[in-house]
Amino acid sequence: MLKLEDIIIATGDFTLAADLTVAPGSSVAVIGPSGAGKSTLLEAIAGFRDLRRGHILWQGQDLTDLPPGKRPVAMLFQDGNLFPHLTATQNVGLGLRPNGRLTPSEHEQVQSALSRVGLADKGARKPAELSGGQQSRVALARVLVQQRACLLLDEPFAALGPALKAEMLDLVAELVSETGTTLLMVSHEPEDARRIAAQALLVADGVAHAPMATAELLDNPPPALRDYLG
Ligand SMILES: Nc1ncnc2c1ncn2[C@@H]1O[C@H](COP(=O)(O)OP(=O)(O)OP(=O)(O)O)[C@@H](O)[C@H]1O
Repeated sequence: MLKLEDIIIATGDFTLAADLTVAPGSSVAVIGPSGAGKSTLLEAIAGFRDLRRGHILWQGQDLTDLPPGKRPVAMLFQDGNLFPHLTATQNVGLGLRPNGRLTPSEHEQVQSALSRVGLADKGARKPAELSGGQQSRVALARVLVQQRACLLLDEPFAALGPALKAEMLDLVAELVSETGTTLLMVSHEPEDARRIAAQALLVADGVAHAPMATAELLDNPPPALRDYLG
């Protein structure tokens, strides 16, 4: 279970409070108005933002003071962050070793992650030699190879067309259900939330609320969400 225990995240004059739990193995869409703090919430869970108050726990272990690399959490950012001068294989390898020097068994793990995202034969290509969808797959393979219990997606597929985005979301759903990974995914499109996440949590007015059934939240949105959904 991921537990945000009475936390307050503060950056500049922006603060976000949360007191909620996410069940292990569940998929939760993070929705809410622009600037409400969805990315901030994910960044705090991943360890890129300090808390002013409270604790973040995973299966009872307090993560609050652990650096990002020591948390059971992998995060995929909006732009994927691939290195242009490295091949797909090397980019994925960085998920395992920041210095890129892999053992033979780590090489196998990288190859298997590339296969799992459908890029078994594209490992030698650099990002510029791959399509947008294929680049997203490389970025996904890089977080997969880390085998973390919790995966955070901050709209990584926003730049893809609707069909490709749907394909990537289905792939993510398949992978997290295969591995029992807990997923939190920022989503600007209600349809994406419905597609991949049975639960959704609303971030609005300085609060990240407890997850609830996605359909229930979207079908009867509270005022802050109603204004945003239009
Ligand atoms: N480094 C920073 N310093 C000060 N304020 C910041 C910083 N980064 C973000 N903010 C503010 O924090 C608030 C939350 O930003 P955040 O990016 O988490 O929102 P969001 O819900 O993910 O938005 P969007 O849907 O537009 O991506 C915003 O009001 C933003 O202006």
